[in-house]
Amino acid sequence: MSQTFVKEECGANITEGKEEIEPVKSKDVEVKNEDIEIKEELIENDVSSNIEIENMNDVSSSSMEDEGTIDSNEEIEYPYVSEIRDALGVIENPGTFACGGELENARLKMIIEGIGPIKLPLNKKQGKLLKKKSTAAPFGRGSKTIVDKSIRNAWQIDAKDVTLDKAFDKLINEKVDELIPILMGESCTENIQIISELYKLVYYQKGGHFVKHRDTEKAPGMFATLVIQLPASYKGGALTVRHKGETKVFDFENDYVDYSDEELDDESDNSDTEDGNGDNFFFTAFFADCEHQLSKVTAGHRLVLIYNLICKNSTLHPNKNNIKSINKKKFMMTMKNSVEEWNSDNNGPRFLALKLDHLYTNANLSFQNLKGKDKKIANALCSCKNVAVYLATLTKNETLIGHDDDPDPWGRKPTVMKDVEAEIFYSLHNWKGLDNAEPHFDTLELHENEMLINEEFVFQKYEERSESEYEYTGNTGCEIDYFYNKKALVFWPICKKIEGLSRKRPHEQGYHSSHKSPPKKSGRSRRTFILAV
Ligand SMILES: O=C(O)CCC(=O)C(=O)O
Ligand SMILES: [Fe+2]
Repeated sequence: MSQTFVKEECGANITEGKEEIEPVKSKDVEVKNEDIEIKEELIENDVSSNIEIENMNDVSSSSMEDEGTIDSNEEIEYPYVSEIRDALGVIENPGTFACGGELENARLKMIIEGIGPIKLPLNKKQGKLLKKKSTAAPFGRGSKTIVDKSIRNAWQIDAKDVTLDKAFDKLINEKVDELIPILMGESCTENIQIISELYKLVYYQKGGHFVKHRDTEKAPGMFATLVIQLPASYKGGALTVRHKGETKVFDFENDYVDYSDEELDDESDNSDTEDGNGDNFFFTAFFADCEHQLSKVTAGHRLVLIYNLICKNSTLHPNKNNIKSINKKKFMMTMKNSVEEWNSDNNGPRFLALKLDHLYTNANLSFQNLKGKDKKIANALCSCKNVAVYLATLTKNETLIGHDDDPDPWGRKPTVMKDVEAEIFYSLHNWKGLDNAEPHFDTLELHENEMLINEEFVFQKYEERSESEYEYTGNTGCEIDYFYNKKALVFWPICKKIEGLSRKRPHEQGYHSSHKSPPKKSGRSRRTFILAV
């Protein structure tokens, strides 16, 4: 029997080979604004939308050195804010972001369209047939779908061409039922209905790998990926999954018995004999937004079925009575009193925002789709009658302010920005309510005293910003609605009237920013971008 080896380590940082993408440094940013990969433009320009930027070397900003500090003003700590922070702080992650092990008692009869039945453990001859039938597996970069073996070296067959026997399907369904409470935490799975959908059969030969990436959500409600490793003999090929500085390695090197790897590529060798090893099935399940990578298969071959795990229960609400792991009475009392105090304080924060642990796409952001600790905290907040709770997209914005020596009032020639300064600020938009409605709240700037846990808001350093633009996604590029980005739980005393946070008709929407604009001088250009966060 093969040994299951699951290694957990904290804070490991795996960077190898080609995956180390050279980030575009600020000084490398080309002068043409089209050359900067920017998701969206937010605010108007003073002079012209046609601006070139010069002297990015000269960019100077306090926020470059210290991203976490938005304002140099001394922070005032309101007692009720620290009480709320402490009350929510004891809530623990009820589940885990990834789990794996041997899939016991598994047997599989698999038929591939155009090949026929596949004998397991996979032998060399059938490996070759699989490769012939498959196509090179692509990956996504932003909205583009690309094939590049240095990023992903694998072969894939579409689910429609793969038939699995009924008993195996049943075994997978049972395994999924077992895995969900492990991933989500027991207390978060009430009324939840998860289905698994076979997505691809993926075949790796020697050299096969996939650099770090996140899996795209390929269907509404998709939240996790399940990898079922089929019996085949190989070396290397460990799957590493990361979340919030924690790393788990699933290394299921399957009883590899050394045989010449050249044999796999040797066209004349068509032996149909069992390799006599790699008898076991293994599984790994992880939240799709977690960064993961497959290290190189160094010998033999690896064969996996990839499933999408999809939450089908669209009526699920955070269970308001579901605060089992915390002292409910104490929590409710603290929240009641602190929120009352907050409500009667006209100078305190308008609302409090808590950055979510997981990343979510705009398409799938809802209370129902929250994962792990995010769901647990939402449950707790929703159990408090005196708070309004919403979800929102959290965006890091950058305003570039520079001199425009020779403004062209007609906007015919590109404006050249000189002596550019950058300012960073954060905003909340794309609001989602508990009833899954999308209230037409304004885009609001998030002030430092409104971030419940300040350090959580430290985003990547300015210099590293462009690295996120190179993030890869599994299989295909996706539409902007399916890009992962940072989200926040935002709450406030239910009776508090907050400018910008009342239900409105879409045309009444606006942008509320107290972001300090420099005095308008002639020749002063100002441009705000939403950075990829
Ligand atoms: O082969 C594996 O174990 C996982 C591959 C993967 O991450 C993917 O196909 O998106
Ligand atoms: Fe993946």
